[in-house]
Amino acid sequence: MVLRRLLLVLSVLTLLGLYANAFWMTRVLRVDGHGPDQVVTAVDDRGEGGRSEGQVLPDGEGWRLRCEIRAGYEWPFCDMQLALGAEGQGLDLSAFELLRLRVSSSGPAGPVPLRVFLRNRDPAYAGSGQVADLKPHELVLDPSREAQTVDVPLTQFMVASWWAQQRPLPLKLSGPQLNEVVLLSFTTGGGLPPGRYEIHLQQAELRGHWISAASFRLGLIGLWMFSLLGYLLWEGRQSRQKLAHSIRRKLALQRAHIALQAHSEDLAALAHRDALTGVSNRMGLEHDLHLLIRSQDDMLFPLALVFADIDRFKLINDQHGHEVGDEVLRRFAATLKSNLQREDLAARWGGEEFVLLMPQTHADEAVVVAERLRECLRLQEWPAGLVVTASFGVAQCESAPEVDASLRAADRAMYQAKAQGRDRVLRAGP
Ligand SMILES: Nc1nc2c(ncn2[C@@H]2O[C@H](COP(=O)(O)OP(=O)(O)OP(=O)(O)O)[C@@H](O)[C@H]2O)c(=O)[nH]1
Repeated sequence: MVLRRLLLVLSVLTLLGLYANAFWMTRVLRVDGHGPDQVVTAVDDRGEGGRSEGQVLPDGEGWRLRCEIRAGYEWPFCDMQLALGAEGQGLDLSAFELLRLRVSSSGPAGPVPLRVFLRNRDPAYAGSGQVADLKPHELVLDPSREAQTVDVPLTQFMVASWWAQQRPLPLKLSGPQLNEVVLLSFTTGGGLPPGRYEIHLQQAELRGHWISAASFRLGLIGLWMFSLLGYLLWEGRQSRQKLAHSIRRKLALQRAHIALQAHSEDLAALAHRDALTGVSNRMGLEHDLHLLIRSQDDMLFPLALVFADIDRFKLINDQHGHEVGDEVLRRFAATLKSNLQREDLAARWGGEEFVLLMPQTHADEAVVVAERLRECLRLQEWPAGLVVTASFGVAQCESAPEVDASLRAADRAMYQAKAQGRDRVLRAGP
């Protein structure tokens, strides 16, 4: 998305830039004799011993050279010279690309071709200050063959060969040189028949771009490269941030998951625990038994199962209240727990009835444990000075499938103990 927008913006900028550089970002310098320090003069062949006469007069926006060509000099001529800088200071034309001219000519037989000169100064050849020593760059313009306004590329100006022949120069100075142009001049062609001639200059201006097309294109390429590089860096940073964010998120989720798991384990543990006595409840017992049965681990067997039921508990409740009854239940459970081995399990089956699981214990051994418990219960202190006894039923389980039947057998044995007078331990028959 961002890349698409960037490409769009760059494309629009590029098109706008190219258009602006071509049509708006142009520099224009008038060289028609009206600029500051620009002087227009007429020169004729009288200085060469001829008799032609030229005169320059302002004409509206421009200048008009009136020239009377007369026989006398071998190549009679008149010349309209425009000085481009103050006191012979030249202009550097490297920032310009073309010379825009609106110029016309006339002679006795109609328009005549003109010779246009740009004269450059360089101490290497024009130290004397003489106009004749300035390097002339020349082209011939026939106004009758051109549009009213003509754009002359500066590259079309060539060093005049007659001048180069008279002043041989080292190769590096012999080519076109427009770094200090002192004069722009319009000259009648040589070898004209006598008569009245005119050159009418209406417009002369140098035109160029603020930034050359090549530099501008280079700048655009730079802009594209810079922007794309910037985008790549930005995108790399974004990806790193996204990655760091997703890692942080993943860690946070992991932490939350662990916390939830711990919480749900706590809840599960609470659900399996009897709130009053702190030992497993029936659900916890069934869960543990299920695990035992599922594991089918022979190492657990023989498994001794003991049902323990407080005698005449209803009477305790009735005579001393439920709070005392609860306290009796708590102490009863605590006694069971403290008399069991670590791998044994005590659970509240319901009401005042408890179950003991003793892995790897033979029923005979479980009977001994139950007897010890029974003794403990009778001797220990109870609230309200009570004497609390319990009846026990013991059964043995040899394998996982027998667990339910063994539980029932232990329960039955416990009821038999009750029936036989309570406060006793009875083992279920094999
Ligand atoms: N305080 C208290 N009493 C409970 C709780 N659970 C069950 N009981 C009571 O325990 C009593 C059990 O009475 P019974 O089932 O008649 O048995 P019992 O009185 O112990 O008589 P035998 O078992 O025949 O010796 C009932 O009165 C229940 O209300 C408990 O959590 N707290």
